[in-house]
Amino acid sequence: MSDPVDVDDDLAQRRRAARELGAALRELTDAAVSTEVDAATLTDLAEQVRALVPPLTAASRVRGEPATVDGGQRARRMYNPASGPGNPIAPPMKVEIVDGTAIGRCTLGLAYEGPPSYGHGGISALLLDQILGHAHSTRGKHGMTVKLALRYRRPVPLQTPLRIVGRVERVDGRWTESVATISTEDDPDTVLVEARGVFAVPSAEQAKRLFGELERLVR
Ligand SMILES: CCCCCCCCCCCCCC(=O)SCCNC(=O)CCNC(=O)[C@H](O)C(C)(C)COP(=O)(O)OP(=O)(O)OC[C@H]1O[C@@H](n2cnc3c(N)ncnc32)[C@H](O)[C@@H]1OP(=O)(O)O
Repeated sequence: MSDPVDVDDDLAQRRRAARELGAALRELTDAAVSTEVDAATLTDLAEQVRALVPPLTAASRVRGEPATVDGGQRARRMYNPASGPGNPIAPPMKVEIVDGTAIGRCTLGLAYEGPPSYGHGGISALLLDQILGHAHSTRGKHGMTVKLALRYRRPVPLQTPLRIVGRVERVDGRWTESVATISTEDDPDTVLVEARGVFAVPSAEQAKRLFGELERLVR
């Protein structure tokens, strides 16, 4: 995915690098949860992986500090746990807005396994919460989840391209009520999991209390 043209070269380069590291760590995670190598190899690898931590923490941020790689004007949440390409925890789900509907795509590997060969229910909730958030954001401002109700109709298959779709049903001031579904790309009409969510844009006072200086990033 390309970055906006007005993102400066240094930021674009850092985003590319963060995306690359995220992808490499995802590969590593996938290998780590599917490996069947012996204990000695695992122990040796654990040591090698730990050696990667100090170079990363040589410069790092703490809670309350935005990631510089997220950028200023055209902000991009690079480390979002559902859609951030730089976050190895994220599948990552790629999201686009088509005619006011949020459409997400991703494939879940073995790292997201719940019942054997199917996705963990909490991961479905993560993807649905995220897509509902994007649907809410189509109405102007980012919001926070106030309520999230799920119905798990069928298990979500791993290693299968998924389609996650969310749209706003009702708007009431700073509140929205939206619906979302997960299905497979091959069979988009069969709903595997469905969700209904209420999102709210925090009031100015709430945003200041919750986010302080970071308020501008979430409103
Ligand atoms: C930088 C680039 C970013 C790009 C990313 C974009 C996408 C991001 C995607 C991110 C996705 C991930 C997102 C995340 O992970 S957000 C993380 C998870 N969510 C939270 O942590 C939110 C925690 N909640 C709060 O802090 C407060 O509730 C807030 C501040 C949000 C509102 O606090 P406030 O004090 O204002 O309200 P209330 O809490 O008293 O609750 C009010 C009660 O009233 C009902 N209610 C009232 N009016 C309406 C209405 N019109 N229509 C429908 N319902 C309405 C309401 O349901 C509730 O009902 P009940 O309690 O009686 O049952």
